[in-house]
Amino acid sequence: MPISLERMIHFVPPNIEKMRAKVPDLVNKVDVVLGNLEDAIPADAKSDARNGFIQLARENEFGSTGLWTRVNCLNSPWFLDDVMEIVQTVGDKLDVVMLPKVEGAWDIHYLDQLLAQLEAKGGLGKPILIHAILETAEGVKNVEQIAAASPRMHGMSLGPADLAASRGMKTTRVGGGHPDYAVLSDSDNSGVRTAFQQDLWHYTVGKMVDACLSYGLKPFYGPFGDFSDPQACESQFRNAFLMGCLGAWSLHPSQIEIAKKVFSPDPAEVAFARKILDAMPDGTGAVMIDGKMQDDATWKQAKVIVDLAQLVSSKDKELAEVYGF
Ligand SMILES: CC(C)(COP(=O)(O)OP(=O)(O)OC[C@H]1O[C@@H](n2cnc3c(N)ncnc32)[C@H](O)[C@@H]1OP(=O)(O)O)[C@@H](O)C(=O)NCCC(=O)NCCSC(=O)C[C@H](O)C(=O)O
Ligand SMILES: [Mg+2]
Repeated sequence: MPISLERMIHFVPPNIEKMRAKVPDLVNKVDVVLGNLEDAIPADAKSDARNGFIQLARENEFGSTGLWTRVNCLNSPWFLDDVMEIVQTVGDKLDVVMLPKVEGAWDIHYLDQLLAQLEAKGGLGKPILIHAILETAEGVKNVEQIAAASPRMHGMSLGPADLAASRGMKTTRVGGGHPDYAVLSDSDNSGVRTAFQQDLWHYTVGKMVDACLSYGLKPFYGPFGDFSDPQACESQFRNAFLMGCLGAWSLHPSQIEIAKKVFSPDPAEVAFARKILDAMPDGTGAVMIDGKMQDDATWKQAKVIVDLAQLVSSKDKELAEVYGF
């Protein structure tokens, strides 16, 4: 698995010329550029989107920025042409195929074999990876088998909008919380009761993170559709980050900085984590730092944070200075 920084997977609708023209600038701002061919692309613009993606892949150099595409789902009339045409034309530049509405290991097996055939036919030396979207009830039920389905598995993203529909949830949102999903405090003497809003996605994100980490894959939160509420977007992204996710989708330029802020570790946390590593050079024993006990397990947590800060620093020179690397 290549070690790459993927704090935000930035969605571009490649059928729109004006959006394609933004790619050279995006390459320097985001960690992953994704050409979206699936939902949000009108049915009569599917081949324009596919051709637009091939064009933007050909016309740009991506350097350390990832180039992904989200193809149409397996049971659509567009999937086969999406994969065949893209791999045969720009397969050498493509890092990851994001596959929507994955229901079980069989979906991954099919794409895995198709990619293998096309890679062999085209003489491609670098394997194209697969990223599954977890967005159906059946997919969530089968998440472990999906994670284990192929050595090409890069990771998974939560698709809260399709998952809500698949589960029959009574919402009309793309990710985020709902004011009615709350726990009511007990009544006190004055009769005042407070509703504490809960995270609708906690269970699924936890299940996805465990499945991914068990098989060496990367977990991601997906989209947050309310562009007018950057605070709620940041909060949803942060919950996912704290639970183990490495990034989220950005659908609008305003979400790029939010993802960058959230998925780059906090400088104060990095400084504290470095103190732990310095205090326990071989990672064993127990020491006290600022009144808090540290041992082998906190050393490992600290290592996760410092390793991530180092990875961020390799791309982001400003943050490298802040972290002191
Ligand atoms: C939703 C949008 C169509 C909104 O675009 P627009 O109306 O142009 O918004 P703004 O006027 O606010 O845009 C300001 C400028 O920014 C540019 N812009 C907008 N979006 C992007 C983008 N994604 N990348 C690059 N540049 C962008 C505009 O062109 C404006 O530029 P300028 O005129 O020069 O000032 C649009 O944001 C969009 O299409 N976003 C992607 C939507 C998408 O991909 N949706 C699908 C993913 S979510 C999903 O599928 C659900 C999931 O699967 C699940 O089940 O949960
Ligand atoms: Mg979806």
